[in-house]
Amino acid sequence: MSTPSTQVVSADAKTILLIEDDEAHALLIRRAFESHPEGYVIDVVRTLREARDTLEHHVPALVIADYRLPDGEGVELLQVQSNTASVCPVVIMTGHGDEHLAVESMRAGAIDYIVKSDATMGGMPRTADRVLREWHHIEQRRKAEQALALSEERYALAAKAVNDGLWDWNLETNTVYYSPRLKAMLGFAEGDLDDTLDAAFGLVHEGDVGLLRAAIDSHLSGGTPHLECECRMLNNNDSDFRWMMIRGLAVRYSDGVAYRMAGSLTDIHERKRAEQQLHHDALHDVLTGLPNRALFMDRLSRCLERARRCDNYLFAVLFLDLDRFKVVNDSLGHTVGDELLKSVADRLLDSLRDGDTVCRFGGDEFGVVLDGIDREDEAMQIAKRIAQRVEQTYRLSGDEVFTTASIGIALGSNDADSAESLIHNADTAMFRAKAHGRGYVELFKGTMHMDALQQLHLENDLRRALAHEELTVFYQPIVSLESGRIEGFEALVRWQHPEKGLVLPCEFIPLVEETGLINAMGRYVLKLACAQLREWQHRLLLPDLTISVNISAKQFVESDLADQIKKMLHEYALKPACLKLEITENLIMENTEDASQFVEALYEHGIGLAMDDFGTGYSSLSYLHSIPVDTLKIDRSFVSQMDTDSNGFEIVRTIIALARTLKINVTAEGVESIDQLTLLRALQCPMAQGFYFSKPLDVASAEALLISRPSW
Ligand SMILES: Nc1nc2c(ncn2[C@@H]2O[C@@H]3COP(=O)(O)O[C@H]4[C@@H](O)[C@H](n5cnc6c(=O)[nH]c(N)nc65)O[C@@H]4COP(=O)(O)O[C@H]3[C@H]2O)c(=O)[nH]1
Repeated sequence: MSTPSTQVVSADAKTILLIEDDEAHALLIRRAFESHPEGYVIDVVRTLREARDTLEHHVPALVIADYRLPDGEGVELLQVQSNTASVCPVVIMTGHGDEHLAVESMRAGAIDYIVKSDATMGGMPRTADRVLREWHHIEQRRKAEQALALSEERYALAAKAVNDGLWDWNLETNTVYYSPRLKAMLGFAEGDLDDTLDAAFGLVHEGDVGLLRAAIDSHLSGGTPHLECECRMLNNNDSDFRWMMIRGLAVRYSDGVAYRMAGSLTDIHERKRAEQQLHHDALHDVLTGLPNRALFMDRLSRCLERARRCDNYLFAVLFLDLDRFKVVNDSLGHTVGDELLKSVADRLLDSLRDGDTVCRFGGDEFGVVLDGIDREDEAMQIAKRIAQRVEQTYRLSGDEVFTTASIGIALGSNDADSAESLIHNADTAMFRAKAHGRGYVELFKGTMHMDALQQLHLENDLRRALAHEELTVFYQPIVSLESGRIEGFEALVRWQHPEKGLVLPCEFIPLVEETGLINAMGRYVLKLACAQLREWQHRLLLPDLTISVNISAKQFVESDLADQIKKMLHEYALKPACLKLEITENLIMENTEDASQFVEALYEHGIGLAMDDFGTGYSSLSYLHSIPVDTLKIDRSFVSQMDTDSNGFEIVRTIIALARTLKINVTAEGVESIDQLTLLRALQCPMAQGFYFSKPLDVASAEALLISRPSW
């Protein structure tokens, strides 16, 4: 028989060629096939020669050959002319005692053998079925391997061109071929890497092992059309992990079971790094390297999801804004400003736990998510710790820089609605903290939004009030306890609201300060008060009548405040000693530098300075030596208690004694009863003010009171 590739041979799937010279045996086998459902035609020949002739023209489904034939041995069919077993399965039959021949036949390429007996010959159809199934299997595999060899050849060429490494895993022996290029890519010399799967898995980053195994399993089980997995693999040369792309394709039996998988290894490290950088840049702030708003929102959303799942899970959002950052930026330059932001970022990271997230929203605003806190006040404690850490001195480009942070806190639990609303709440609380001054921490409360809306209306109203001169001044007499006569007045602002009527300062002064309207309002009140004093001094012939005007801390921001006051005195031709400016002790303590410059300027000009609400603030008496205060105003809270509480009395007594020693004037505020007045007189308090004498009055009533020349 010549090779199938050179001879035209017709394949006959319904014919079985039986080579048997023993007629009885041939008959037995033929009969056995008669009832076979496939309806095989049994073509019987007696000699090797006949068999060869037949095979020249037909390829049967199966050849069954007796070992001993008249002109040779059945096994010769397998040995000559590049053998029959390559085109169809051959089963050899031997006699008893010839089993060794059967083994030889199998070695030569027979697919199976039987030792002749009635039973084995009668059971030949079953043997044929099994053998044909097996042959089909082998055929399939041969075809797949041929196709694979072809595509592998192509692939090897392509892989060489793109510099990939190749691998080929025999699932049956569980050995892997790694190409020299693949080994070189992983930093191994030719003989260095074992031919096992574990050898490669041992190089995969532990974080990616699970992923790779899952990808392989999924492809082997037919879940994915091919294997494709990106993972980090250790490079033997430099002990660094590099990103690799592993691709592969399984070769399967017809029943889908894979027996081999082969593929490539591509170095994708640079591409992956570039991708990671892009991804990082999209989610991080370039200056500080902290997560940006987008990433922050993502982390926050995860906390929200968790809160919805677990009842007891609590988290918090902090909104942090640096106070006076603009001053640093404007005075020391943007480079120092940037350094400050970076240092603040570092300190924030330092102050938090691993699971927490810090981000920069932009400018001098930062956000923090405190993941999983135990109690509400824990958020407050952490925020205060952060505020303290931020407050510590920074050494930047040779300068000592100071800053503080105002922090708003919004608590998140299972009833929090969205990430945006939590940030908004924390922002609202931060604004409230800022209104208190620098370095405050405030916890968000539901009423704050309402307050914010009301404040917005109020602010608009106030701007209109200033433009339409709805603000006015009331006057409350200040009485000399020695003479019992009015010495002067304190000017107290009022808002004559078109709908609400008379509005008291406590309702609008904080907002006026917050919005910066305080400067315009302060000038306006001062002008009205000076004009009124001038008029009363002249018309009522009271040249020594005084006026006290309140100055807010926020007015110090205007550096020319002292000059404005001097100009005003000049304009109304008033003696400087007739004007007293009332400031609070807190104001002095918080703005020491600005305050002392301002106070010095006033002092030089002979303008009096009264310390308002004395005893309620820092009560640090040391500044009384350094700041030229000429009047202490004892706070109403002490005066109101002095006739009922011995402590109150003691405090008032001590302040009066202290002032006397320091040669400073004293005014007792909030005198409401004759008893209080009597006690104050007994303590030789020089001046007093309060409802007992008169409430603050409009211009006409104050003038009427003056004209009546009351005496107490
Ligand atoms: N219960 C009681 N209260 C008494 C008594 N005697 C006086 N008062 C009230 O005590 C406040 C005294 O003014 P203050 O301590 O400077 O406290 C002032 C001052 O800090 C601020 N303020 C008022 N006018 C101005 C202003 O023109 N500019 C600035 N910056 N602040 C002002 O608003 C605060 C409150 O002012 P008012 O509501 O006018 O309240 C006034 C006055 O009406 C008394 O016997 N009993």
